[in-house]
Amino acid sequence: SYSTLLRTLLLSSYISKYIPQIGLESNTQVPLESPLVFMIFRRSQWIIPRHSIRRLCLRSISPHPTKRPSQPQYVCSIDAEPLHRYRIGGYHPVALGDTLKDGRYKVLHKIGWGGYSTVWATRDRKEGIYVAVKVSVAEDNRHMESRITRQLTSCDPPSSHTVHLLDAFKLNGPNGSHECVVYELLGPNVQDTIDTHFHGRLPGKLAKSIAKQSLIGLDHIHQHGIGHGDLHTRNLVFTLPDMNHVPEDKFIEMLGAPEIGLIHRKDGKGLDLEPGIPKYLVRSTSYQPRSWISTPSIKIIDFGESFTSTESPKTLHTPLSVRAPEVIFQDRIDYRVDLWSMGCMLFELFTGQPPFDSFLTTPNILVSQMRDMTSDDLPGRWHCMWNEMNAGANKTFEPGPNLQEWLEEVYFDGTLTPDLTAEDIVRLGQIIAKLLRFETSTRASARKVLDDPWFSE
Ligand SMILES: Nc1ncnc2c1ncn2[C@@H]1O[C@H](COP(=O)(O)OP(=O)(O)OP(=O)(O)O)[C@@H](O)[C@H]1O
Repeated sequence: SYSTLLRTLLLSSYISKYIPQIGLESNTQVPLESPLVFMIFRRSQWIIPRHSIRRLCLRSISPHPTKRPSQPQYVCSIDAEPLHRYRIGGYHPVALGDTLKDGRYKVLHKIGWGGYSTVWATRDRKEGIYVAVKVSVAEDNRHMESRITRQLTSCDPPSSHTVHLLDAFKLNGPNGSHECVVYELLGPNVQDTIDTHFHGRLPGKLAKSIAKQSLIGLDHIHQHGIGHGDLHTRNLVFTLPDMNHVPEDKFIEMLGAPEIGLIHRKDGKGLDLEPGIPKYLVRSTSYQPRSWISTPSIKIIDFGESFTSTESPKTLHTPLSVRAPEVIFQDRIDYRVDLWSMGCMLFELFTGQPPFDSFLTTPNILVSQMRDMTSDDLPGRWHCMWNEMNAGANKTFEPGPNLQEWLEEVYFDGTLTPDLTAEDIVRLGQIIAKLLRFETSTRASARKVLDDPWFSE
């Protein structure tokens, strides 16, 4: 599992390296949940390649799919969606050149995948345009996305910063019945762009522009009584210039020739695959060249966890690093979970890393970080659960930095050259502090944050 892999990585590379430095014997046994481990990791400034950790942490894997009895194990050399999720209730096996919805959408390239879907660049042969088709896992609860994006797309005027829905249909396959949503074709997500093109963090001006646009998009979503529920930097996507006039072969060339890896059985029976397993995986396009960055425009995508004010969910699968505390404390959830996530996302857009650790963390460590960072009191109704979380935990844990200290440390003390001033970082800290509040009623709205003069400077 991811956690075993990450624990092993941590054990081998960090503990041995740091234990002597803090004056302990090199064979000291340290429990993985210990604040010491947390401190070592936090101070280590992400020595493990950050993007690989973040990729693992930012994808919520649905717990639902059913395993076929005695399903053989498969391997593939391409880094893409997890193969074991090609099973009943999981992903649909899509191949390049397939046509969907009675021949209307022709699959040309892969543009992404998530815990709940694979996403494909296709040609809409009826309209003569390129579109993105998101093929969801075959679960019954995937219908909210098209409902909510239809509502957002049909409002007048539609938002320039939320993805536009074009069509929706069902696809029946060997793994079940899949909701498919057809969207305007967008470009790379912000997270992948930081990893691929910016070596760690965005230039300040670009970060500010993306922050402002995502706040406008979020305000629009909230004005329509909708909570997004899964706001993070992989769900902010750059728009692309219009490519509809470009012929198919040229279009594929622009996305980069698809790289595929054949799938093999681990038991030595070669390519004898079960139904429901694709013949190959396709690596997602890495979008060369980077023309979209000169006039950056972004949109919010992925409404798979979204909800309306009348249908509050019991829980959310937002990545831990941006998950609102009321979700952790199983309190009432409403659209204001997005304001917390927005606070975390603003921190990450400017510094390149989220304010809270999402990996090798436990709920009590995460909540401790939230308390240090927000300098806010936990609401009384959470105290009982907080005490339960802490039962048996090591109480000698030193308090961590507050939000402003951590923001400045991450921004100025790393290896990257700062291009924002100390004054900018103070103003940014003040804005984030208005969002990272435990009581939802005290969080600033997206509109209020946007009104801060710093966004117009
Ligand atoms: N309209 C689009 N145009 C271009 N790329 C897209 C589009 N929609 C999604 N993508 C890409 O596909 C990836 C996965 O999409 P999405 O986040 O909607 O899937 P998911 O299965 O709901 O993911 P998660 O695990 O985050 O819930 C995105 O990070 C993005 O890079």
